[in-house]
Amino acid sequence: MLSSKFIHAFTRQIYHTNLITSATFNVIKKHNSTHTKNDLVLVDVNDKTGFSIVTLNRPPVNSLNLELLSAFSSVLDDLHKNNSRGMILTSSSSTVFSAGLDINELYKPDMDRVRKFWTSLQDCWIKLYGSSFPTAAAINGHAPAGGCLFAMCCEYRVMLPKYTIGLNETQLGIVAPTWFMATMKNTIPLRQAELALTLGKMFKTDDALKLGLIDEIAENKEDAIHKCEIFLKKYQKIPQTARALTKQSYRKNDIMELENNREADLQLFFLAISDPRVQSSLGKYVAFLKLKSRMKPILEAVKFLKGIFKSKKKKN
Ligand SMILES: CCCCC/C=C\CCC/C=C/CC(=O)SCCNC(=O)CCNC(=O)[C@H](O)C(C)(C)COP(=O)(O)OP(=O)(O)OC[C@H]1O[C@@H](n2cnc3c(N)ncnc32)[C@H](O)[C@@H]1OP(=O)(O)O
Repeated sequence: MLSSKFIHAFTRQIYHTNLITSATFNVIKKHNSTHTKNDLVLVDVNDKTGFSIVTLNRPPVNSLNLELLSAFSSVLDDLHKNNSRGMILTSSSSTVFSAGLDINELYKPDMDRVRKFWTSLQDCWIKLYGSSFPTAAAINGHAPAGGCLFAMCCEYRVMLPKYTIGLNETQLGIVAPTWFMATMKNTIPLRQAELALTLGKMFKTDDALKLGLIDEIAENKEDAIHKCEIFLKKYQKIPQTARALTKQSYRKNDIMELENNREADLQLFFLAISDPRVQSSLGKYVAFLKLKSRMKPILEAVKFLKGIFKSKKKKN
């Protein structure tokens, strides 16, 4: 049963957005696209559909640091205030949707900054998962961990072939927070979620579709955005308040759980990242990522040479 407090709060929130004058919305419409500080998040509003394409833009891999999360959080506020008709979340990278949390925020952290960082991540999750406007993700690249989380917060996911998606935290020797788990439980069947979480499994696009972790596969980014638009358009015939309240009621327990325990969640996070074993795992992971990145030209050269040998063998 929904508590009357909850209904009242959300109804007020939704009525509030509906009653907002079109003045602020026009500002966005007029300019058609808005960029946040440092252009870490780009927003383009389609004049015809009213849908906003929100692009994560922190090269090379859209790892979520404090600045990117703060920018995303204020974009979500703007969309809410402007009574957005729908949001499509995507990435400016051609191969990565988001690499998840920036490991540098977690490894040997500055405690003041990491408090802001985690609080900002909580803000983004609450605002995205509980948004009154409909959301879809055009996953145009890999989406590990926090990248998968943001995609799962959306109501619909379209992904490009041959990439990977999943909550891989256990592979890094860390535990996904309960609200990460709750988001996965809301997306795929319970038993599959338990297996995926404990194994820290990353799914290839085809397998993600079979599992229901994504809803469709697209040929390219434009196609993915088009498919997201088709999904969002389905809501145009549904009364806005009924749709928003239904979504928020569905997700209410997960959201309230974090809303009511934000400080405890922060303390748990502090405890986890202060654990020397967690720091050691993170240190090794940072070193592995750096090594992998440096080895790339060598691996590509080996691949290239292998290709030449293969074609020579075929000719002979
Ligand atoms: C119950 C108690 C509560 C517990 C709380 C405890 C802990 C809290 C945290 C829990 C939650 C964590 C969620 C996360 O999101 S953790 C992050 C997990 N992310 C990953 O594992 C992804 C790692 N990255 C990759 O797999 C690949 O980079 C890729 C995304 C597949 C892209 O591959 P590719 O295109 O080949 O790019 P490179 O690998 O060469 O990377 C380029 C560049 O970017 C750096 N980098 C990559 N990922 C990250 C990252 N997540 N953070 C920071 N930096 C990253 C990489 O090091 C390269 O940099 P250099 O070129 O400078 O070496």
